[in-house]
Amino acid sequence: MVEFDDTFRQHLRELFVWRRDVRRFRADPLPAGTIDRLIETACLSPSVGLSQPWRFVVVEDAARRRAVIDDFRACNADALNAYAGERAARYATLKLSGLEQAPGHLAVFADKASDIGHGLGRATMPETTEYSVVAAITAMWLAARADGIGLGWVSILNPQRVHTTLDVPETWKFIAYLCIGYPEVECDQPELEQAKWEHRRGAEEFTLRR
Ligand SMILES: Cc1cc2c(cc1C)N(C[C@H](O)[C@H](O)[C@H](O)COP(=O)(O)O)c1[nH]c(=O)[nH]c(=O)c1N2
Repeated sequence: MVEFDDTFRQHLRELFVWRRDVRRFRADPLPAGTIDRLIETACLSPSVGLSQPWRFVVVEDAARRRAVIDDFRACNADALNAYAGERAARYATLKLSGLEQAPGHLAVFADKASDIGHGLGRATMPETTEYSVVAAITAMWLAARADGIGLGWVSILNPQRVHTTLDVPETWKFIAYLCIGYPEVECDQPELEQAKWEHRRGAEEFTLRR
């Protein structure tokens, strides 16, 4: 039996408050085994039917990393073109990935064809496979922060191109591309809030009672 005391709970709350999506990384490399340890922690996450549908690809090859960076550049240019006026000007100032600086690149997929878990919980809601993978990423995000490591989620990518670049099985669905490294700064406020793109709203705004 493990007991968690008030001090732990307070620290855990601080972990939630200080977890950030990080796009600005220091150049220092990650100690050997860091990404593998984060993956191990992620694998403790809940998953539909205990299916553990997460699949991780540690992207080390320079040419593949370059291809992902080029894809981000192209997708980000398209995204900018979809805005107009003041919103476009503001979007253009945002830094939306740390792909160039991050020492660690990790792609995360959901295996839609795995029969681990024997389909339990997925018949009515097949999308729970993807939900399980996102739950694992969240755990990894928090575990990284507890070690002083920053994680940045990049979704401004073309999933099909990522798939081809990383040469993974057809049945794997692309979920996330993560940049991992030591953050340049620590902050308790989202970077998009600092940049006045959007602000964090309180729980009451998202909660209905019936
Ligand atoms: C599914 C998904 C996808 C993305 C993100 C997050 C999630 C959950 N976020 C990070 C996002 O902008 C960030 O979480 C919010 O701005 C809140 O900031 P904190 O995470 O609290 O620092 C993100 N950030 C970014 O700079 N480029 C991106 O492509 C994405 N994509």
